[in-house]
Amino acid sequence: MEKASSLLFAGTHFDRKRFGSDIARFKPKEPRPPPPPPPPEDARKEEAEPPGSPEKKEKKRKRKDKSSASAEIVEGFNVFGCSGSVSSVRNPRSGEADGSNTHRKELAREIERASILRKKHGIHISGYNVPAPLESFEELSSRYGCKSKLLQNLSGLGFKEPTPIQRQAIPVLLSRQECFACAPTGSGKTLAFLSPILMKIKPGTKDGVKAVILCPTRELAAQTTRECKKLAKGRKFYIKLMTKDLSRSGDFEKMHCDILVSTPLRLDFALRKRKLNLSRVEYLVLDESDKLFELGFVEQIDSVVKACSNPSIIRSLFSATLPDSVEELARSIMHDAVRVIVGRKNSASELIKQKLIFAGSEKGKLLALRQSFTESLNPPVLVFVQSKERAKELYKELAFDDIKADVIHADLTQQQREDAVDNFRAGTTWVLIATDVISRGMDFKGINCVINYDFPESAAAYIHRIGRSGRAGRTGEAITFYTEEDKPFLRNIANVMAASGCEVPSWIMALPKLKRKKHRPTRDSISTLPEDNEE
Ligand SMILES: Nc1ncnc2c1ncn2[C@@H]1O[C@H](COP(=O)(O)OP(=O)(O)OP(=O)(O)O)[C@@H](O)[C@H]1O
Repeated sequence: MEKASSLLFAGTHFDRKRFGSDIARFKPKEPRPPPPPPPPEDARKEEAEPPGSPEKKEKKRKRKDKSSASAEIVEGFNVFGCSGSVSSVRNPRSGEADGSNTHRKELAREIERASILRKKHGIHISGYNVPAPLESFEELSSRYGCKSKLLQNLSGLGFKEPTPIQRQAIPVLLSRQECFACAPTGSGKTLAFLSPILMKIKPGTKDGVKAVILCPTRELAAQTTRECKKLAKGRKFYIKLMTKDLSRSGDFEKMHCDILVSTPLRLDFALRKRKLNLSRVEYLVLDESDKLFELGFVEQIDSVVKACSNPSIIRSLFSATLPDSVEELARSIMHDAVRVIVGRKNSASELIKQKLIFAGSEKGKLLALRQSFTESLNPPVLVFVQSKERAKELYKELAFDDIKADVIHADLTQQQREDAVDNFRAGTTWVLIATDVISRGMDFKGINCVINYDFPESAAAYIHRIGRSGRAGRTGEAITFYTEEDKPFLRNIANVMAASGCEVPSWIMALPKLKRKKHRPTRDSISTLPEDNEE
């Protein structure tokens, strides 16, 4: 991770002369200057919300009110490297002459309202000047002057009220603050980063890309582009997906593009070979950020971060899993970012009923899968295996059965991958066998069950895989097979299960903690043929 950190850090280069004043803002140990005079609802400082009793918080708040009587000093802490003393941070309005009691009382009431709303929706924040969460989508218009088209589109999509991550992350990004957001799978993070972009950037100005969204897979990039187009319906945004053809032969100087959605590999390629100019980008989103910060991606991410050289760019990181190492790394590229966590960090959606099944051996797993399909096949079902070879093997086995199964993995052509996803979405395919290529971000409506045929390689992989079900308020089921070989790694998964309220046998919780987090064993091939026939 150290290598990654230095690379990413090295990726931010500015024209020092031209942007001297901006560079001064980015110097370590100095807080970012307060945002421009905020509208009333933005003009408050929020305190971090560690778990604690309401009484304690009430006392703390009262103490705070008392101590802030003259200067409206507000507590808070900044997870991203701002070393300014909390007590020296003042509300922008503190210098105002009135200092009236009414004004202070109103401010205190606003803070309390925001706090209650956050508590109700399990929102935890840290950072300075964190705006109040949204009570409704209508506030996008009353507080932020949102165009009616977006509201119409939200309503057309059937979205009646914001999800918790949308309530908090949208106002943060609209206040031009960087944001690090972690919320459960299927909780609407996509809309949380798309709406501020659609509200803040001007459509169709023809002077370059204004927003870049990076996703770890092509499927997710395509899905995000589709979602973005749905939300932008009726407005003249140029929204582009970076396809292979576009990255290889696009004429970016002539192309109109406001919002660009891409995988890191394709965007990096276009930057190097096609002279794509990203210097006017105002919003950079790293979706599934922990995946993007893994070493395989880091050089490409670095190149994108470097190319997005606009000093007032707003970067945001979104994911359902947020390892400490990624938080640390993020600190090196973000400025006074607000951290928004919904629920418990790194936990699975509570809407998913999770089960562990001991299958003994590889053959046992195939029998168990067939048995579960015979007893009750409730499509659509997503089955995860650990490699493309195993995906092909399992597909061959199930092809003999009377099940409408299909397979998706990295060896297929782009068209085959798209067809597999489309057929599954349309219900033509009942069972989709997949590698982790679709474990992140993919939003298939109403998946009833996720089966981890092969034990996931980490707790994060588990959370994302099972998160393909139990989305947008619906319930789902997740079954994880394990063999003798997987037993030592059970506890990692069991911890996630227990944290989301599932029952876990006590012997699993008593297993020793393992230092090694990744588990990807060599497994016997998937076949029901008797062993002596296998040659
Ligand atoms: N406010 C809302 N009300 C109802 N449904 C919503 C709302 N916002 C988003 N959704 C729906 O919720 C589903 C999940 O949203 P999304 O794909 O953004 O989840 P996510 O948090 O990004 O999940 P993941 O971590 O798996 O990427 C989508 O089908 C989306 O249309």
